[in-house]
Amino acid sequence: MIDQDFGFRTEDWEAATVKAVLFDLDGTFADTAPDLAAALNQVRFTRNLTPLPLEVLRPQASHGSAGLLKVGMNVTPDSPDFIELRDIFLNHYANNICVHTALFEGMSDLINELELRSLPWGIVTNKPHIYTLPLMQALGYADRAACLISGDTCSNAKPHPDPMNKACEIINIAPENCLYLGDDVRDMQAANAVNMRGVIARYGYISADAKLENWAAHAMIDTPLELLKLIPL
Ligand SMILES: O=C(O)COP(=O)(O)O
Repeated sequence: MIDQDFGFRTEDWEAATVKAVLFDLDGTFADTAPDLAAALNQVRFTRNLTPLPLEVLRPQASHGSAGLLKVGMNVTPDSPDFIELRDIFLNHYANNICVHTALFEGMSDLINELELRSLPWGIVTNKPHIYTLPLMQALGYADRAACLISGDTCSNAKPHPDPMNKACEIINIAPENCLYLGDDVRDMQAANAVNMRGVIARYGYISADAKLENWAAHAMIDTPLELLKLIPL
């Protein structure tokens, strides 16, 4: 049976125990798009191009510097000036990592509730650790997270299962007892690869043409607090 509101399989759910929650960072835990867009627009500024609106850049914000440079500068890692443009982007981002970035509305209440229930939570992101750590510190959540797994913590990043396994190893909880909230298909692929239940954050950086029904997710939610409906007391 599929739950009409959330699309999860009720019989799976009834048999499951959630002991921890893991989050993707960009577009799931925090709304990083404004600062990522500012970094991209700084690149455009250096090339005498007008800024692009946030709405154009937002759907790419889960795809890191390469995704933003593709849509904002029409370059790929093979382009001759890619490295130079990426360095301008990353330099600006590193120096302005938490100017406009904030947790999505309801996320701090969700984290408070998880902690109240003694459920450990952590981050599994593809963001390199030199950005993940200062961002989580600036947001005030670095010390509260049970794990911070970045794109370069393991030799492989999502959708490879390594980061998910690493998170489970650190928090000492089996993947099948974790929920993973993310806003990209690779998040669901990584979760599924370790038998963890992936939940789509529909409020995240999802393109209008994304076929979420093909992402093989356990559930979809429209606000962070809806996740609590998947974690009965
Ligand atoms: O910076 C990236 O590559 C994306 O990061 P995410 O995995 O938190 O969406």
